[in-house]
Amino acid sequence: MSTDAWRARPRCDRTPAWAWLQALRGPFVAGFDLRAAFAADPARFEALAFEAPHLLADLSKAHWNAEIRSALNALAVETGVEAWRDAQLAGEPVNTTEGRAALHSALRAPRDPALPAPHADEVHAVLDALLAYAEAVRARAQSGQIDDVVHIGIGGSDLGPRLAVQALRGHAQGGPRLHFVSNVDAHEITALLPGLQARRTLFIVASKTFTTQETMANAQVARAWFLQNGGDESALAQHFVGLTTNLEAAAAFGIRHCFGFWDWVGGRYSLWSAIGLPIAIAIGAEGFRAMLAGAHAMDRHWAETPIARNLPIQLALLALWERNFLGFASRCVLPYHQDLARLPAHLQQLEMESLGKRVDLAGEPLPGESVAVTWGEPGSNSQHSFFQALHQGTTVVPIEFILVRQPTHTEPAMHAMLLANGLAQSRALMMGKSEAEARTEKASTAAVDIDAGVLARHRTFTGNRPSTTLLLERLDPASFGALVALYEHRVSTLGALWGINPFDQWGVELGKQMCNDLLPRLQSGDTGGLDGSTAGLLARLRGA
Ligand SMILES: O=P(O)(O)OC[C@H]1O[C@](O)(CO)[C@@H](O)[C@@H]1O
Repeated sequence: MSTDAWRARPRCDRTPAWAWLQALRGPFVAGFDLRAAFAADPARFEALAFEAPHLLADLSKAHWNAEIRSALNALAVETGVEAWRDAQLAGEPVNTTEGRAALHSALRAPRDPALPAPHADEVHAVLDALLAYAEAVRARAQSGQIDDVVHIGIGGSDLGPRLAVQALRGHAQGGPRLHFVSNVDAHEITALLPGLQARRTLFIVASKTFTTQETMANAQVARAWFLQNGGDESALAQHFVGLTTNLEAAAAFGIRHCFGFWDWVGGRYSLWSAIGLPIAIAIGAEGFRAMLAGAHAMDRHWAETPIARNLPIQLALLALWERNFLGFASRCVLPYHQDLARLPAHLQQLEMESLGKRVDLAGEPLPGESVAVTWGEPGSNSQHSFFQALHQGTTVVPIEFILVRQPTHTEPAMHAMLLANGLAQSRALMMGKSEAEARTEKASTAAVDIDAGVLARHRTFTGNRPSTTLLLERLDPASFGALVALYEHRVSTLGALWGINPFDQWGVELGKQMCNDLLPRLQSGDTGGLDGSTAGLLARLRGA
């Protein structure tokens, strides 16, 4: 394909492969059963286990087979996902509605004069300065000058760093305490500040645009608190640092020390940029570089692996099949690692802000559903909350288990329990329990006067519920980087398949505009032109 081929790709529903999938769907849905699929094919696991940098993905417990995969792989070819991917990685303006590239991969490319990545000089100049600064902050913490770092940001300027700092806490030593403030609800920042000492605290103000209401409001509160609690204007420069593409606005706020990045870094893809400063403060420069290297390894896997073994592409194809042909409306991500507790929150923005669209690149309505709702919680906690519905509810939810073979703690017996729980759940979802089996079991509610057949039906599991499992050797900076990059490329590939732009977010604008209209009305009480509900609630909120 020519270099412009990414623009002229057919939409998924206008390809022969789509028609092929439509023809396959009916018989597949009527006849497919995971238990039978494994019984019929002893090599199913080997065929559907994918090796990628730092992890293995078991896609064998998903609802698909060799024929469906052939059609899906054809779909990837016919929709030109490789041309899209190559254009993205080369810095073409794939974010068409904003006229921008989406070059987060350039942030993690190593310095290689033989193979220079786009923007390599500016990327590495900022990276070197950022990591030197992070090490200086760590040194100030170790010499007792700084106790706390408060990162103020929201959305992509919060979720990625917050996730990473927690995920990599087993690799953090000797740094200051890190706190995150995001919500415009001041309960968050006002609960934090009284426990800090102004002259021993560093505030990071992270905002790509440096105009975001929540971040600006929190930064103003932090600044006022700093000045009222022993800090003075001259000390501000030492205690406030900005991470932004809008250096002028940061300067106008009074921040003199900034690390910049570029408009081709989308907010939800920005943890690899200067926005990752708290990660570098937590795990040090070496750890941060290892995280970038892990992500880069996944970039190369995405760029170089043929479609049939390319993990981000396979995950995207499976997601499309599950959404558009099997009708699964949500997917549940379950990290069996407490340190990945924030992963579902990060993925909610990454997946739903990127793919929650209803028109394609040409502005035409999509032919079917786009993104599934992403949700989740760490295992094993989640087993004791919503797993009842996953096993016996009427809605089938594909689940993604994330297991980590080696822990960073020293309680091997508990880690074995954790892994056994994760493994047991994916197996139980698939195997289920028949009514006949349930009848043979002794019910724990034996004392209750209930017909044995009725009780057996309550204790029956249909099984055949799909899941995928990502298996990491250990959770360290490199594997974490690879894992997050995998999800980023899954999202981009889905955008390519559906023909939508995964790098803009126009859907967040309307609410912001209406907030700007309603904020002064809360003061004035003016309800002119408002709908009845909003007017009534506004009056109540004013205490009227
Ligand atoms: O970094 P900024 O400019 O403050 O934006 C924060 C977040 O707001 C959004 O624009 C949407 O609300 C996100 O895409 C972004 O990550």
